[in-house]
Amino acid sequence: MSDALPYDSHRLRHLAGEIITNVRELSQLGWTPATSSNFSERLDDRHAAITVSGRDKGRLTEADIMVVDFDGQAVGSDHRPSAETLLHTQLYRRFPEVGCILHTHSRNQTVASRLFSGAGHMRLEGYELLKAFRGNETHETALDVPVLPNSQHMPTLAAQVDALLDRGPMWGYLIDGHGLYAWGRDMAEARRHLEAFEFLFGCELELRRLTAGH
Ligand SMILES: CSC[C@@H](O)[C@@H](O)C(=O)COP(=O)(O)O
Ligand SMILES: [Zn+2]
Repeated sequence: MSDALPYDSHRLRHLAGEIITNVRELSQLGWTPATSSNFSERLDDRHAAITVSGRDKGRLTEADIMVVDFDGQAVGSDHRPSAETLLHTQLYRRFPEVGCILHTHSRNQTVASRLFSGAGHMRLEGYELLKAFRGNETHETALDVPVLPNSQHMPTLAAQVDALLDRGPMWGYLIDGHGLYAWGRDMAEARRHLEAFEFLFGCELELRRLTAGH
């Protein structure tokens, strides 16, 4: 390991491998179309491993993962980190227990974000799968997934997310016409949350189709 690196490069290798494997699977599900989506894992208390901007997320290699500090600055790389890096670093900076952040653009996530942007949230209620979210012990609970207006100005989006986070613990939010951010303590938990959101969005959209006009 080089002395010049301010982080553990063995850990970086391990996390890069985990990101590559998991993102390939997510991509095969069709959740990362047209180079969209971005992914990261916490390296330590000042750095994260994150996807390089604009790469095909279905074909990631180690060269597509880079390091940023929690100001979003590249460390030891000339590549440009994800355009949405700030939405990752704000969570790592604020919550030491957050270890992994997954952002995807699936059809269900995108359609749901459009449908519920007016209300500002999407209510998930009565589903056994709500127990997939850390802290939820029963299906007898309701989860309001926030839907934020989209913006290309990351500080604007990040400020809106910060205001939501002030209200209490949450595991994800939608951005209108854009996609989903989900996170957890590690890859396994972030992925469980992401898959639960996706499944529940699909159920809600299907119910709307089945009951339309009734
Ligand atoms: C290819 S359009 C999607 C992008 O604008 C963005 O929303 C996204 O998810 C991927 O951006 P990236 O800079 O590759 O991390
Ligand atoms: Zn995006």
